[in-house]
Amino acid sequence: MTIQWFPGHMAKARREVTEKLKLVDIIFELLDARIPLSSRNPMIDEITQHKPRLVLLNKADMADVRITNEWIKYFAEKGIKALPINSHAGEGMQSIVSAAKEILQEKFDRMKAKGIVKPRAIRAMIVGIPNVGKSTLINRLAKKNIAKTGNTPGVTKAQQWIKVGKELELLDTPGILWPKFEDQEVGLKLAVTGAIKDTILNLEQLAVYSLRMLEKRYPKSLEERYKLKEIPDDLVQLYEHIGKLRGCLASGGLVDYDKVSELVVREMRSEKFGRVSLESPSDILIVEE
Ligand SMILES: Nc1nc2c(ncn2[C@@H]2O[C@H](COP(=O)(O)OP(=O)(O)OP(=O)(O)O)[C@@H](O)[C@H]2O)c(=O)[nH]1
Repeated sequence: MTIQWFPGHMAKARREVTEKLKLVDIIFELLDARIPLSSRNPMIDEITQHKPRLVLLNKADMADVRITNEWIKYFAEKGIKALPINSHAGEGMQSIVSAAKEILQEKFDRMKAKGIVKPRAIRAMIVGIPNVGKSTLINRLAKKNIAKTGNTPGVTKAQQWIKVGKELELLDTPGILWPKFEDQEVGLKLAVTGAIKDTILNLEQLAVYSLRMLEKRYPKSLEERYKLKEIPDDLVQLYEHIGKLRGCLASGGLVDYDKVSELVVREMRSEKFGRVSLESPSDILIVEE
């Protein structure tokens, strides 16, 4: 889905999320495990205010396990529980329910003690930027348990709740929020991971960024994939090498640089370099220092 995030659309998205927040006990903030900061909405704290939150690092199957663990620690230090999940394969689904229960335990105990409500299922909603995997996760959790609950006070449209076992109910429509795209590097990361498909950034820019990223973070993968003894400093040399190796040639046998760019971006998006994380908490520390 392509969304043009003009100020009017942002305000509408914010309003919709704020409205739905009233219906739930907890927010599941879905992030891309490869870029947990870049795939975050810049105003998420402000928008969700004091609602309890569980961070779900989706697409963890494509991310570097070691760095994902660093992110879990990073969030824990900020008092936020984060879980790695793979919505595509349905991994980590049960831990979502137990983590939500744990986060809300105190609140539910207090409510019970006061006799305010009968014990009921936890109500949650998923929030995230486009393409982070919201629908995939909802479908995974839903199985066949979509239940219509009729009108809910305060909302004009009837909300559908999806029952996830006995203990969790999930709003069937996620909250879609915008990414932090005014920062160019964030835009590159979103495009390289495929979060932004039709991008204004050109392919060559994406390919160069991917190659530099791999050189910095995963040099072995880059060397192995393109049979390099060492990674040349000169980008032209690197392009020539990849082009010749992989037959990205134009008429006359010259290397076609556009084809090389296309190849690199395609391979980056389809995990040909293995599990790759494009940012880690230590990057932030460096910036802060
Ligand atoms: N490898 C992998 N792919 C995933 C995972 N979750 C989702 N995907 C893929 O990511 C792409 C986007 O998933 P969607 O569920 O459509 O994302 P969305 O957030 O609902 O997107 P919008 O409707 O644009 O807001 C799809 O191709 C999914 O198959 C995951 O955990 N691992």
